[in-house]
Amino acid sequence: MTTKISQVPVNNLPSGTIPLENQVAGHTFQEGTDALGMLKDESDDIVLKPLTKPICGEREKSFYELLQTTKNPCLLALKRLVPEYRGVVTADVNGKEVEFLKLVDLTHGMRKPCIMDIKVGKRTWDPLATKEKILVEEEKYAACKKTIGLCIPGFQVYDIETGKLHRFSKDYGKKLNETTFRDTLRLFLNAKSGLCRKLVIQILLELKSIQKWIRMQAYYKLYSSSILLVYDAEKLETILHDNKLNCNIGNGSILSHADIPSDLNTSTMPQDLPYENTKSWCDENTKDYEQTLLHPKSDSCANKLIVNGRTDDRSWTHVKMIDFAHAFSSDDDSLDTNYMFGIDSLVRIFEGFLKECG
Ligand SMILES: Nc1ncnc2c1ncn2[C@@H]1O[C@H](COP(=O)(O)OP(=O)(O)OP(=O)(O)O)[C@@H](O)[C@H]1O
Ligand SMILES: O=P(O)(O)O[C@@H]1[C@H](O)[C@H](O)[C@@H](OP(=O)(O)O)[C@H](OP(=O)(O)O)[C@H]1O
Repeated sequence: MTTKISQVPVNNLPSGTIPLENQVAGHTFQEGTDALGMLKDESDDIVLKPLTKPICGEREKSFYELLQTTKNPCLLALKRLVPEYRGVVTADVNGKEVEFLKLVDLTHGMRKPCIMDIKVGKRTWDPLATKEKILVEEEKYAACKKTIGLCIPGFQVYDIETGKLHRFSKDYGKKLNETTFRDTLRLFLNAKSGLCRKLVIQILLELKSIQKWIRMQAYYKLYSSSILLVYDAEKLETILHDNKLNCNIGNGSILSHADIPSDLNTSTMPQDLPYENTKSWCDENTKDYEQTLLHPKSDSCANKLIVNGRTDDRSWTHVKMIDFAHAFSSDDDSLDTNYMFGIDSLVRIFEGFLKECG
């Protein structure tokens, strides 16, 4: 079932950089061609994304540049949901001048990074796409995209039982349907013996922030953009191990029923109010999850760990929006219903997981 994502050794890269070993999707180095993939700065917490296609590259660069300088509250809220941008660098690759975006590496400091790229939206082609491109895009990942507005072009996971790294390419993702998509998320979350409630909540909190932002903005339509889920399997192992020791329950990842948030219903969220009007409502809504995470109601296993002050470090999980090569400024005030459909599905799936954790 595991498919290998080839890592092609490349000569003549900018000094101090190597191909990003942990790249799970997107354009990669191809042997015998000029195709470029992501690079890693060996001495820094930075990944370098080549701006290979002129129009897409310029669009993505403008997107990050705007977030650097904006004072607009809605765009500042977006800035918190994307990897930190550190400008651009131009380098010579195999004799060609290439510009790269410098982005903070979301896996930095992780010993066993588990990474999943989830592309959001039923429609993954932008308004400038040719008929041919539309046809190709409509055919790919069709079962998943049509039903839940999501697809998985790649992921990797360290199995916490064996310690082995498993990598899955787009060929795997293209075979998924709604049910197997969910199963794949479980596989990614190392849920063989049950879902880890803390992991599910941390991811859900971040997904809710993205959902909240997309529901209140009319600045962008994001086509073919992804959400990157990242966590450190080594930290997950420690948490599950501590749970066992503290609670002496056979399965460390299964926690008490008592502290599932009472309001898991996102359907009450206002659909199309402007930013100012939705802000406080959204903050309230997110607070429920925050409270549940930080102050569970019951004397559950999670409580004990949190009281001991050992699990409130959230830096072992990251959820960020990435890939803005097809981020189009809205020319009207309409919402990005395409992205909304996908993120709503993802939030719903994780809310289902959270219910299961009880
Ligand atoms: N900030 C980051 N930190 C760590 N890894 C990253 C980061 N940004 C991107 N990646 C890795 O690079 C991959 C590709 O990123 P991205 O989607 O931006 O590239 P792309 O070539 O434009 O993709 P596509 O082919 O979908 O257009 C991601 O799946 C992830 O593995
Ligand atoms: O998931 P797959 O099958 O790898 O499909 C690719 C994916 O849709 C990329 O987003 C797209 O790059 P763009 O976002 O730049 O369009 C790329 O187009 P490309 O082959 O024209 O580079 C596709 O091949």
